[in-house]
Amino acid sequence: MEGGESTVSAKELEVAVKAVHLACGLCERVQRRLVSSRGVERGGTSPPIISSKDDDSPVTVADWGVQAIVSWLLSESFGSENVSIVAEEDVEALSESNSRGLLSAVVDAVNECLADAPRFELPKPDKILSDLDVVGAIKRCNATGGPKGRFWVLDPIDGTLGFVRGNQYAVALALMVDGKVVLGVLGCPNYPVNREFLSYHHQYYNTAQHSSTTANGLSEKGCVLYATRGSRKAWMQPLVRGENGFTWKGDARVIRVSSIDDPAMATICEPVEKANSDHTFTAGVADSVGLGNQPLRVYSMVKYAAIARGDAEVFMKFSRSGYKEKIWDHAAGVVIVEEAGGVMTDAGGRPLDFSRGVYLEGLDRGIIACCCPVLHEKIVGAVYASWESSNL
Ligand SMILES: Nc1ncnc2c1ncn2[C@@H]1O[C@H](COP(=O)(O)O)[C@@H](OP(=O)(O)O)[C@H]1O
Ligand SMILES: [Mg+2]
Repeated sequence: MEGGESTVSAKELEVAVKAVHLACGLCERVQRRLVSSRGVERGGTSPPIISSKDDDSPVTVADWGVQAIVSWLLSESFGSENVSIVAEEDVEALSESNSRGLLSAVVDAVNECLADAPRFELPKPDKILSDLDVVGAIKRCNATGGPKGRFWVLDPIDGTLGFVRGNQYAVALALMVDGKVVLGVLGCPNYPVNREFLSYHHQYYNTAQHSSTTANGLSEKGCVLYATRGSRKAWMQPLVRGENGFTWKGDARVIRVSSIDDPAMATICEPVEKANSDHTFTAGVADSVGLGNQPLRVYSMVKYAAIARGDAEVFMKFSRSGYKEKIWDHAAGVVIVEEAGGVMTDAGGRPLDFSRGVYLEGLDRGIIACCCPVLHEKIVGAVYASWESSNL
């Protein structure tokens, strides 16, 4: 496969990219059911798809399903004793006595998805996985990160809110070695392959609905991006939809950040949810450096895909004070953005530190990613200048 380099083995790269492709298939099936069965479910006829976590954020059959298949595939491919995974979901809610329906929906989704594994030259279970197998695979993702060793970092569905709204979301898998992210893979099943399909000035879900398939079978939406540390290249593969779900073509093309360094021509992208990033503050920063365009608001790490691919020039995220960013929300994105030629730091201009457990400890105020050092320096300077007068 294209894009490998020494810290990451060719097999690690291949399994990671293919596992994310396969996972995108699971997500797409669940999202379709979710969107089409809305309303019917209240009558109690469909299996449950969504639950909620302690913080009231949603978690779905697809979050657990993706975590289970990625964990199972990595263990099968490399041996479970060699695989450590830090991942977002735990099994508590799934193991409650009133969650039988949810668990069986997860197990069904996992088995249906793994049946497609041979199409990607990935291992397939000899027999249908049981509830215990699936719960075991999810539970095995219990690593806690840190400065030493080799471990995977997985956000099975980043942007679950976008996912349940039929909108953008990402499957994000990264590999870390001794505290550094060395491989990032981002699956973006609803992200248009061609930038002509992007509509900057409209609500983003408009693009999620544009999903026709062309005569050569290439869908206009859906891609997997990946990069290995030090390769100075990032790659994109379109998701190819066949009759029975995604098929593997392996075609990848190099992607590159935008060459725009004039703020007047630049577009910022940021979270859709005001609760996740202060839109007023970012608008003030954008204004003070003379950024001319409307912001592109997108759920999930698809924003990093947008920067890496040159669809937007600046990413900013400023969470409310007290919120601690988690490594799985940024690990895959950072290596893809940087290898595509971008710059990514905290608001003080320092590299993000992935080596201190599950949180990005020591993060200075917020996260900034830019296509070039010129814009990055201007944004960091503008944040510095406007911080004191902000309420953050
Ligand atoms: N109060 C908060 N402030 C900042 N980020 C938050 C947040 N609550 C949740 N998030 C994170 O923001 C992610 C979604 O990003 P975005 O807002 O860019 O779409 C969530 O990922 P999950 O959907 O995987 O939980 C979650 O990790
Ligand atoms: Mg997330």
